[in-house]
Amino acid sequence: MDAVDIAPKIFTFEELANATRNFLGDCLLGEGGSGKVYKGHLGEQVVAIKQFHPNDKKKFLVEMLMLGLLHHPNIVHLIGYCDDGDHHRLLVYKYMPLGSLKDYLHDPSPGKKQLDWETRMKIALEAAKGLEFLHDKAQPSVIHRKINCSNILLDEGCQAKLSDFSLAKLGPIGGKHNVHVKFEGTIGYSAPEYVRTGELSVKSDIYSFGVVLLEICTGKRAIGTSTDGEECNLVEWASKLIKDEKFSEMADPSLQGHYPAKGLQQALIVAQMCVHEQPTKRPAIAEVVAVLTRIASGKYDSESLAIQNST
Ligand SMILES: Nc1ncnc2c1ncn2[C@@H]1O[C@H](COP(=O)(O)OP(=O)(O)OP(=O)(O)O)[C@@H](O)[C@H]1O
Repeated sequence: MDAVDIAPKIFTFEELANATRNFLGDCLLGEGGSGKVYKGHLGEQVVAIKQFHPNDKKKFLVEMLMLGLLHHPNIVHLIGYCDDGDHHRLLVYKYMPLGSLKDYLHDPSPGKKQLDWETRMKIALEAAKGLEFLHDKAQPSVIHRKINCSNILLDEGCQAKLSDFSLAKLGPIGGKHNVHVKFEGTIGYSAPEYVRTGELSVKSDIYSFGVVLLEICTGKRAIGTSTDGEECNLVEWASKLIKDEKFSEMADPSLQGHYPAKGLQQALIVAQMCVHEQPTKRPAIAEVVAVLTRIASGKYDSESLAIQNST
């Protein structure tokens, strides 16, 4: 793909209204905090079009600028945008035919195939590679701020792509490790120091990634409801069971026991390191990618958890 192909195109509102049959309810793919997302057709190309709420100008601009600059196989591709001044702000993305990881783990439609263990680890690894690009390869680094399973989209072959960059922030520069911002994350996924004081760093994304990895292994929601109606926090539940080494009790029942015990154990331990209370004790994303690469390829040697000793 050359630079001309990846540069976002400018669309008129009429082109995007035509593409979605005037934003017909039948074309609606989902609705998030900043607007509705529709499936559309631009000539032969199938696209997803997000229509931002009129008062979300900043989120629109942040996402447009970030995705205009960030190109990676594990980051959703921005095809173009429409900004006609005051009213219409829309982003056009490559359509992800398999929807989001959340659809698979928590809201499977009838007939949707359950994800097997190998596919779950492939998705976890690819999402981690997208995050590694943001944290370690982008200059300056980018903090995503909204890593959760509805923002991990799945392309053909379950290739994972990070999406929703509306809150993304350029990482600290000048040797600093964190910045202070207003809390605007997702409850259940946000790091405790970010919720408490607005302290944000790449390690806030690592915490959120750890919660996603717990969801991938257990099939449980970040914040769920237990049978007696009590609110159940996945991180707290997992911490107790991991401490007692009750790994097999944590496996998603929909895996029906089809997972490698060692692989599950190591994935859960990595997730547990990511959700460490203290940000400095959480692993760097490159370490997470290295361990998940070994787990995804079925190699469970002692090196796999070398990062455990550094915490
Ligand atoms: N490129 C895409 N291809 C296919 N479906 C998409 C695409 N982008 C978004 N969607 C669908 O639209 C839904 C809404 O997306 P959006 O990013 O606006 O919100 P969200 O992540 O679900 O919620 P929030 O913005 O509150 O975090 C997604 O969950 C997904 O199902």
